[in-house]
Amino acid sequence: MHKLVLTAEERQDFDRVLDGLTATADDWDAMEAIGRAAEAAHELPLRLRAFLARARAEESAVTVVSGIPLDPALAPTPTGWDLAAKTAAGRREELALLLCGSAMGDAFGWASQQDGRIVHDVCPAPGMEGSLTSASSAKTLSLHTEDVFHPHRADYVSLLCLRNPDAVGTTITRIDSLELPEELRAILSQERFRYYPDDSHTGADPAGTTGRVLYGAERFPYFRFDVDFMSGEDPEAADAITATQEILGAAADRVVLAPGDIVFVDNYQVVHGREPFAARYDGKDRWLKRLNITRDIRRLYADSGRRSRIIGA
Ligand SMILES: O=C(O)CCC(=O)C(=O)O
Ligand SMILES: [Fe+2]
Repeated sequence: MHKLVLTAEERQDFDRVLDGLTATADDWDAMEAIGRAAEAAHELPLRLRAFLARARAEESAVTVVSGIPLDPALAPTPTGWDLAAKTAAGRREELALLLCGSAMGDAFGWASQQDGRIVHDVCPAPGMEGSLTSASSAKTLSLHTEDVFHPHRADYVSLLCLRNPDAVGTTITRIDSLELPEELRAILSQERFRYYPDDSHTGADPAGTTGRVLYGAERFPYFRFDVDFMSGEDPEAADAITATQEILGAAADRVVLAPGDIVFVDNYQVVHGREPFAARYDGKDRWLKRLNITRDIRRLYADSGRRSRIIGA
């Protein structure tokens, strides 16, 4: 894991860049904010910019920046992303994530997820405790590739922590930490798997897509996996999923995000999940902002035939 902790002076500088951005943001327009954030990112502390540039160039699997300044008057944790959207809760923090995210790539969203928003809220919602979405709490979120079903899934899932009072862990397993038996590796490298949209997507094609688990360079493999939203196309492939899930679980590490931490999870090299926790709905619950980042938005424009950052809009 690559980690940078901002100094007090760097935090102040970061805050000033944020002040400049928020001062001009009366009417929120996420697309316009992406552009302004990308421009303002050049005013961020040099050490931070260099750190993110290196993380991107070296394809760092897990990258953490600590000490992002949060608004001392941060709103209470909303009881669902829809409420956060309505009340603009944590807007300043969304800009902080867009600022850092622009150094790693291009922000995008999904028409089928959180109403096409660019920056998502990850907070527990009443009635969703046992769901297989980020709004859950009581249930373990199993290790997964974000949006595993889609060819344009993110290169990085980035999370900015606003609150995490019970030190709930985000679980991660890196592909390069695994010792996969050769036979299993061979099966995972074949197009014998089907991937489905997860429950956070409403209205996406339920038929899903087929593909391999392991792909890319043999010596620097990428992978995609989500035990809850994939199936084997034949019994041997199904067994391979079960075996892989066991290996992934046994190798899992945890990152406990503290307020002001951003983690960039490389969605090609790392699966992530979350430990269960008790939601209290008292305004102090765990709360993250989430941003999907692709390394080149034009791959999406070229394939969709539309110049839109929102997939499926
Ligand atoms: O809450 C977390 O730590 C991760 C949740 C998650 O999987 C996500 O937001 O994509
Ligand atoms: Fe996720």
